Amino acid sequence: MILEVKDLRLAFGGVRAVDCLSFSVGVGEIVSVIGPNGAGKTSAFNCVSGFYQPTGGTVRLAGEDVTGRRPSAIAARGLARTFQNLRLFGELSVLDNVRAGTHLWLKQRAVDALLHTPRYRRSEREATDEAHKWLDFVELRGDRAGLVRNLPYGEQRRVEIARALARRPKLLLLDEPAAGLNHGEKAELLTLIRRIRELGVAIALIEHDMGLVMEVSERVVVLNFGKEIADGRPDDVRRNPAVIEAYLGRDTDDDEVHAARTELAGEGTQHA
Ligand SMILES: Nc1ncnc2c1ncn2[C@@H]1O[C@H](COP(=O)(O)OP(=O)(O)OP(=O)(O)O)[C@@H](O)[C@H]1O
Repeated sequence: MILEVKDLRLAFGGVRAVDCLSFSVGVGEIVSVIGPNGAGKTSAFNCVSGFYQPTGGTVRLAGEDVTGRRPSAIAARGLARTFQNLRLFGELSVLDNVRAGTHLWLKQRAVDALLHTPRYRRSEREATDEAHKWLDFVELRGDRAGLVRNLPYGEQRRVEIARALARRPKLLLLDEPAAGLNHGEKAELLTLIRRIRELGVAIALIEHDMGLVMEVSERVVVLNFGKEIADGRPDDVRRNPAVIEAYLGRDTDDDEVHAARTELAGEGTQHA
């Protein structure tokens, strides 16, 4: 297992955002974490990646207990993530955003940087080559020298994935990577996620687009009110009455949840 989450708990005052959650992600596996709005998905990811201190439970990454460690320490042990709302450096170029990902493993000494030694220039070239490699990998179409904030939204999402890959992770957490993408871009994302897995990188995915989730995942973990209500193969999960009820039982205006309901309820009753 690359990720083992056991009895994870996170409370905000009286709200149990994550309530005794246990799940795992195997080496090279694609696991989706789904659930209605407010189910605790992002809170769980934030605990796993060190952005929140869990109230209880353990997180093990590649066999090592990383519970409550700082995000940088967890990243150094092989975890990279993207965010629901993009967190790129808007005032930096596309290329520099991805180069930033390489600094996790690139060994640079301050004295070399200060004196611009040949060793420093070599490592800078290495960072640039690596950044281009990952921008090629995600098939970025836009201008790499221009400011990242000038790229269309879908392209910015690719840059964020390229930056995460430049960290050379063992596990990649993707938080709603399809949000805001059009139909064609979603299809490309699906292919990209599979190609990332082919590199041997395990993927944990939070996603509301049920079509994408069911297509790409080997396993789906379902949360509702912070608790796990299902963990299984996509076909089993979509037919699970507790899962359908979790989506149907909510009153919401959210279009994505309506779409998820249609997908789950329609397919679920068809196969039941
Ligand atoms: N910083 C916070 N302070 C207080 N409560 C929070 C905070 N973050 C999340 N919560 C609460 O914790 C619960 C879980 O929220 P979370 O954002 O993890 O859910 P989610 O499943 O990721 O939802 P969505 O699909 O809408 O992104 C919700 O009740 C939410 O209101």
